[in-house]
Amino acid sequence: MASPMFEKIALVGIGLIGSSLARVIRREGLARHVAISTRSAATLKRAEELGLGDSYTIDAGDAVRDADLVVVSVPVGSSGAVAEEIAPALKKGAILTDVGSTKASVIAQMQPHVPEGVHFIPGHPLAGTEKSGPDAGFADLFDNRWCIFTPVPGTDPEALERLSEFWRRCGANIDTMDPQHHDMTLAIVSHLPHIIAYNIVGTADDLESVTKTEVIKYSASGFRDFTRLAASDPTMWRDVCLHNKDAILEMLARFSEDLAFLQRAIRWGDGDKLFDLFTRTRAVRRSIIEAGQDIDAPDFGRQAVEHPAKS
Ligand SMILES: NC(=O)C1=CN([C@@H]2O[C@H](COP(=O)(O)OP(=O)(O)OC[C@H]3O[C@@H](n4cnc5c(N)ncnc54)[C@H](O)[C@@H]3O)[C@@H](O)[C@H]2O)C=CC1
Ligand SMILES: O=C(O)C(=O)Cc1ccc(O)cc1
Repeated sequence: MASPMFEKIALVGIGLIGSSLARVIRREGLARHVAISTRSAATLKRAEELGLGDSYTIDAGDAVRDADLVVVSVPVGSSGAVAEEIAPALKKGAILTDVGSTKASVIAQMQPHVPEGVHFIPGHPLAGTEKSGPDAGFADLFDNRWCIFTPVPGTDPEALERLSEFWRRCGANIDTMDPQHHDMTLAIVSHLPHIIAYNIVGTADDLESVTKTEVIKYSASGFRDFTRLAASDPTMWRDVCLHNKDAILEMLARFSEDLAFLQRAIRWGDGDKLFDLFTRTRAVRRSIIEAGQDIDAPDFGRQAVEHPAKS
């Protein structure tokens, strides 16, 4: 085995993201010791049964003691409490990072607890699925996906490069941006799609004229795609909504305006408007595929999806 990048990595939270990291760290030999901690005893036991790490503890402080890299992978609403809990045990010189889907709020929650001499570098791998828990993770989740860092002022460039190299070895490509820009961008490309999915599936579930049996029996693939997103973890997505409130409300306002435009075109039989919009949006999909950000990605539930380049 090539020499590991870190002597000890501590993973706090061992769900989809934490356990995917554990698996890729093991596969790539990135640490001599992986310490795992999570809040629930049942999840910790499962992580141990799966052999995800080298040591297991409910006490997050114990896990992070002596660790050179600490990755916090918990719902964003819990990041402040976790930072407070682990702060006294963090080693000087350690890198502390997270994987949360929102960044400004995570920084506001965690940074006040970060001790002098610890390198806090907020991060977000843009890779995931609708599944959660330690069984759901897999080692190639991050392959060819983006990991975005939103560094705080005064970040040590060497620590940033070390963390970047870690994520590259996990398979990811690196980008850096400021937290507000991250939150606005993710609001439209990730948070709104989930909210829209939760909403449409909720609407279908509330219908009286169409029975639940019909919704299940006749669900076309369009609706089925929404149900995949709408099956995502309720705790995680509640926290994302509460912790990226402003950006999500801004994007929802724009979305509602555009929906009203669409509604009006349908009401008045304005086929040209509909055709123009649908032509424009089709081009967006083509650009995504041409940019190589395509649908063979793990995010898409590993289902076979039509792929122009292969058909
Ligand atoms: N699921 C996804 O597709 C993606 C999720 N993320 C972010 O990654 C983070 C983790 O998400 P998942 O791994 O999907 O969630 P998950 O639900 O699969 O796992 C969460 C883990 O955190 C633990 N946990 C919860 N509260 C805790 C606390 N107070 N102290 C210690 N452990 C605690 C749980 O026991 C569990 O091990 C979230 O912040 C989410 O926004 C980022 C990219 C993709
Ligand atoms: O399952 C999907 O389609 C996703 O979009 C996964 C995902 C969820 C949250 C993130 O912050 C990043 C990726």
